[in-house]
Formats: sequence, structure tokens, C-alpha cells
Amino acid sequence: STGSVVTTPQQYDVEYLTPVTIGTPGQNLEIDIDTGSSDFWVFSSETPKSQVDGQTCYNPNKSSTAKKLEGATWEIEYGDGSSSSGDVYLDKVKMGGVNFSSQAVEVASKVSAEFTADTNNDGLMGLAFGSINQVRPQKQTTFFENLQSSLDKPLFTADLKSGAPGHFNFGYIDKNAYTGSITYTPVNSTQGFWMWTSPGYTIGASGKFKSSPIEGIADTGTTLLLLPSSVVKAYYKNVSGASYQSSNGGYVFPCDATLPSFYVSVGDDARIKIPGKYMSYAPVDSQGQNCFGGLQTDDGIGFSIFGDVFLKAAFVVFDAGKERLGLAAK
Ligand SMILES: CC1CCN(C(=N)N)CC1
Ligand SMILES: CC1CCN(C(=N)N)CC1
Repeated sequence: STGSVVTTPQQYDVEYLTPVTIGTPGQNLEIDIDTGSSDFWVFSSETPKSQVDGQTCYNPNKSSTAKKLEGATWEIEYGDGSSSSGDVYLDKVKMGGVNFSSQAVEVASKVSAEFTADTNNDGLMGLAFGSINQVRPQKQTTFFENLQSSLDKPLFTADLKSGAPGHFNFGYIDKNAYTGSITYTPVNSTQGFWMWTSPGYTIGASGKFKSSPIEGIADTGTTLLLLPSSVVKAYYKNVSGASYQSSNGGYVFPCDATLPSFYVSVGDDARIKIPGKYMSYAPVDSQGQNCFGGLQTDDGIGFSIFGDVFLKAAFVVFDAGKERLGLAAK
């Protein structure tokens, strides 16, 4: 089998939302596909009304195919301090024409304020590895892991775009979705993530390549590109008026500043070009005077995060069959 589903950026490409159908008859939710986690959780009939602000809620009692996973519970906390928790049902889940009949659907009986405020986001689907799933007493496998053996190829691809809809595809590689060739690099999944190491980077079209291994995760659920502080400092040295502002929680610069492109090396002789335009995330003030950088430090995380600022510049192959990541220009 193969599948393809559209994924639509929210304002400033802060996150991408993807339609997912759960249960019988189908209940349609808009889900944040997150390759940096491994739980599929949704707003539900069990989420207190005071914590719901317009989100679509999955109601297992209205699905003839829902079965409660007795005794199973979950709770999860994300890098930004947001969190959610609840219990678990097994139900039919369909996305992009592929479906799995008994997917663990983690229903939220509690969500933090960040999720309540994220009014178009009805839940998250983690596509990292099941080893970091948070359901207890027995961990659950991800939608992709459940599908894997039935897919034409044991892989999925992400084609996120800047300010436009893109696609997640399952089981095949769309040759029309990228230019040139795909460079593959090994994935180390021992921490449960799509973790890989870039050999280095280049700042600006005429910059010199800097050999400096950067270990990080390919993460569709993180908005920005989070790299070691030495790399980030070197980049913003090239941006007039840029400074680290603790009050804003990162590097900020005048919105009219000229931003150099940033090249992330892949394998022996390939690199992904992030256009300067992608290196500005959003205004920090209502006048739109100063802007928050799309590149920030990975301080405190333990590894770098190749988030949407990077991923939307590439065609990305998450190849579980060969434990590797494929990257191509587009
Ligand atoms: C290591 C962290 C990366 C960001 N997260 C995520 N995309 N779910 C949380 C884990
Ligand atoms: C990885 C997740 C971090 C938390 N999120 C949020 N606050 N809207 C969603 C993505």
C-alpha cells in the first residue's frame, strides 16, 4: 500500500496540520505530525470543557470500532513545557488513504494551556520510534510502525513548504517532489529519535565550509532550527543589528536585516540550502520592527534539532527499512 496526505502550515509556519480520520463513522481531526515524539494523542470527549477552545474532540463512545485499552494510561511533556495525559482506546485510523484497524489512540483527559491556546490543533501524531512511547503499562507502536510491513517500501517522506501546503507520503518516493539526487545518511535510533550527524555547515553563498559534526534529530514537530551556540553565534555575526535578547528568549534582529543563507552538509558531498528568508521566524513586537530568528541555540537539550526551518528547505525520506535519512533539494 501507499498513501499521501496534505499538510498545511499555520501562521509563520509555526506548525503543520494534517487531516486524520478516527473511528466508525469517521471523525476528522487536524493533527500535528511530529517526528520528534511517538504518541498519537487527541483532544477528546474526556477533555474538560474548560481546556477546549474550538478543537475537534474524538469521542470513542460514538465509534462502533473503538475498544478501550483497559488499564492503559499516558502522560507526556514537550520541550516547550506543554503537556497532556489521559487513557487509551484502540480504533481504526486513516490518513492519506492508508489505514490501520487497531491503532492506539491516546485520548486526553488533561491538556496544558499551550495546547488549549493552539485552537486549530486537535492533537499530535508521533512518528519517531515506539521505544519512547509514553503509554503504560505497555508501550504502543506508532501509526507508521503499524503500517510498515504493508507499505510498498518501509519509509515515509516529508515535503514541508514555506507558507504553502506540502505532503507526507507513505510507502513510496515521489520523484517529482525533489531535484537532483537524494543523499542518504545513517540514523541512530537508540534514543528513539530520527537522529543523524551533519558533517558541518556553510554561512552564506560565498562562505567557507566549516567541518563541525552536528548531531541532531529530524523533527517536524519543532518549528525552528536549534544548533550549537557556537554555530548560532557565528551566523548572527553576519546579521547587522542581531543580538541575543534573554527577554525574548533568543536571537533577535531588525525585520529588514539582510539574512545570509545557511547550508547544512549531508554525507560526503551534499548540502541543503536554507534561504535567508527562512532564517527569520516572526516579529517579536506588534510594529513588526524586530524579528525572532529561525536559528536558535540547542542549549540544554543534549543534541541539535533540525526542525521545520530546515525541513521545509528539503525533501526528506524517513527510511526505517534501512535506518537512514534521505535528504534532497527541491
Ligand atoms: C527532544 C525534544 C524535541 C522536541 N519534541 C518533539 N518534537 N516532540 C520533544 C522532544
Ligand atoms: C512538539 C509539540 C510541542 C508543543 N506543541 C504546542 N505547544 N502546540 C505542539 C508540538
